[in-house]
Amino acid sequence: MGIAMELRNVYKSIGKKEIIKDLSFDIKPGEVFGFLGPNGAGKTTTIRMMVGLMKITSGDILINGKSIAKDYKGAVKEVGAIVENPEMYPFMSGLKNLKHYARMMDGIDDERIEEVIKLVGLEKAIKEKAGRYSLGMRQRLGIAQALLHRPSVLILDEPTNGLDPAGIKEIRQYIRRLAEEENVAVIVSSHLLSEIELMCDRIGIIKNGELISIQSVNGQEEESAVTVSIEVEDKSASREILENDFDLKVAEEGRYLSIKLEKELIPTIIKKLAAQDINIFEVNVRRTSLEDKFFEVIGENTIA
Ligand SMILES: Nc1ncnc2c1ncn2[C@@H]1O[C@H](COP(=O)(O)OP(=O)(O)OP(=O)(O)O)[C@@H](O)[C@H]1O
Repeated sequence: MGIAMELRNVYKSIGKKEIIKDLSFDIKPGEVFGFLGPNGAGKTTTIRMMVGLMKITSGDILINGKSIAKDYKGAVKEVGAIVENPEMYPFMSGLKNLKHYARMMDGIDDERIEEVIKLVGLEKAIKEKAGRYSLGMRQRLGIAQALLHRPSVLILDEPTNGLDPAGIKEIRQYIRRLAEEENVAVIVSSHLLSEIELMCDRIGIIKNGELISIQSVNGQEEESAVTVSIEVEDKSASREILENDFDLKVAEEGRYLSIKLEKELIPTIIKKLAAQDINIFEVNVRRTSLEDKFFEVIGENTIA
């Protein structure tokens, strides 16, 4: 199936400040990948390096196998992006805007223009002046423009910014559709989990320039971390075993001991407690949801 984009140990320093630290991950064709982090986490800086607008301090980014460091032109051709607000002439129709843009590139025929218009659902409005478009329609026209040259990777920096809930829903549907139909890898950045979780297959969480975690959105989590609450007769003896023998962090929540651990470890700790003659009354397992994970790594107060 291949890899659409690969980040290999990417670092970025500006002056003495290290803004991006050792970022490595892959994105597959047809996948929608969310890049999530609070303001100032380093999303825009990373995206600017992905599209070739900013030099990588060390490491490399490969786009459809082409290295930004070694084959800058080849690699950048594989990317379509809306990094700032899409450039649009308001006095020209959506269609004229696309045609104008297509003329500046090689090999884009009218058929392709029709195709991208359909992909973003602008058939009805395409002959209207772009200046009369809603923000959501402008975003979609921008996406159509970014897709014209059939990139392997489409990068959208905060595509839901400023959109109302209806606009967000619409963009979400089109992004999912075009990832599937064009088999393009889509990267969407956001500082709000709620705005992107429904459109992404996986989400990478970034904080202070570091990738903290990558999570699958639908079910299969990359990490099998769960939270287990156990009610035992002797809390302090149990706690000692869990902390000393298994090196686990244990929190007390009322009658329960709450432990975050890999799922595979559950039978082992239960057996161990039972072998030490500790009476166990209740065991509850809770998956660490994406939201829990996000709050845990980012901190609730910093995401707005
Ligand atoms: N030219 C620069 N010189 C010095 N520091 C910079 C420069 N550009 C960005 N930074 C710093 O790098 C960090 C990451 O910024 P960046 O814009 O990539 O974050 P972000 O996650 O995209 O946030 P936002 O959503 O607010 O754009 C911030 O702390 C910012 O202050």
